[in-house]
Amino acid sequence: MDRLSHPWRSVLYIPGSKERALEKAKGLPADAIIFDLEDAVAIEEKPRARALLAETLRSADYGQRARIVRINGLDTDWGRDDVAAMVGVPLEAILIPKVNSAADVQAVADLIPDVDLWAMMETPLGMLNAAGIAAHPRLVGMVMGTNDLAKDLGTRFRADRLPMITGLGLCLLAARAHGVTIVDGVYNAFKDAEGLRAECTQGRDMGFDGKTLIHPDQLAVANEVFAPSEAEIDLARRQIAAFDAAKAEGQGVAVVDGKIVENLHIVTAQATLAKAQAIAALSAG
Ligand SMILES: CC(C)(COP(=O)(O)OP(=O)(O)OC[C@H]1O[C@@H](n2cnc3c(N)ncnc32)[C@H](O)[C@@H]1OP(=O)(O)O)[C@@H](O)C(=O)NCCC(=O)NCCSC(=O)C[C@H](O)C(=O)O
Ligand SMILES: [Mg+2]
Repeated sequence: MDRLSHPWRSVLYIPGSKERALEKAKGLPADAIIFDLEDAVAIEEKPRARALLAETLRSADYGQRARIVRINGLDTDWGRDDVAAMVGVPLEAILIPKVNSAADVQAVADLIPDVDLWAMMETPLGMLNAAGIAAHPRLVGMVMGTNDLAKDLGTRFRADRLPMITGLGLCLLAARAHGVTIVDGVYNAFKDAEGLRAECTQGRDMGFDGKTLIHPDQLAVANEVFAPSEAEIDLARRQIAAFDAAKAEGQGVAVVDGKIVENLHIVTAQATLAKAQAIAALSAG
């Protein structure tokens, strides 16, 4: 499945050093996995995690789950070796942490050809340069890093994420302007399903494609919230049918449930049905 039709509802981080989690993930209902070599791996574990991950990705079957590897930054002792270890390894993308500008994307692009690149959006400079980062020709995905962003901004964690909204919005605008996939940041309280649901709903309403997760228990909520609901699928079908009927009568506008339906609403309705189909195909596969 290509990136544009692939669902990105649930994107699960797995520390690259944890064999048990790497094994468990082969059977988890995640749309994508971020195999982490950065913050989830202790300094003394970095070389072992890198070798373990390269070997695991060469030999293991993760089915249709997209495989993304988060490397350490090139300004660290491990970043270049991480990239070198991933050359020729079967994966969908490399995720670059703490991207401040398009030059940070280019620096990794120079080291590894033919691999899609994703950017962690988690610094104040990254927010301000989001449009330039999204426009980089090798960049196809963005991941919000709301923990690092909160740290750098000095914000408090609030349920409504008000201090984050400007950054989230800037990155969403940049991603949509350049056809880049974008997933929301993690919800740290991994035992709080209600809080996770509220934050997923906020992210979905804003327009994110999905949410990054840290624990398997978070998968079901993200998969549900970021999928079209039965009501949305039913409405999409009725909008398309009503618009086709209106067109056949020479009209450019239909009315469904007391609301107008124009060509642009049909684009959204078709996207809703396409996403539902892609999710069904992923679940079946
Ligand atoms: C948070 C955890 C440390 C909790 O781990 P643990 O105590 O082992 O949880 P459980 O005992 O409940 O685990 C039950 C089973 O599930 C497996 N497991 C746990 N987590 C994962 C996972 N992420 N992927 C796959 N499998 C997982 C356990 O192995 C148990 O399996 P089994 O024994 O076979 O039943 C832990 O969940 C964890 O380490 N999570 C990932 C943390 C992480 O990756 N952090 C970095 C990314 S977040 C970030 O950096 C954001 C960004 O950069 C920012 O700035 O915001
Ligand atoms: Mg981070």
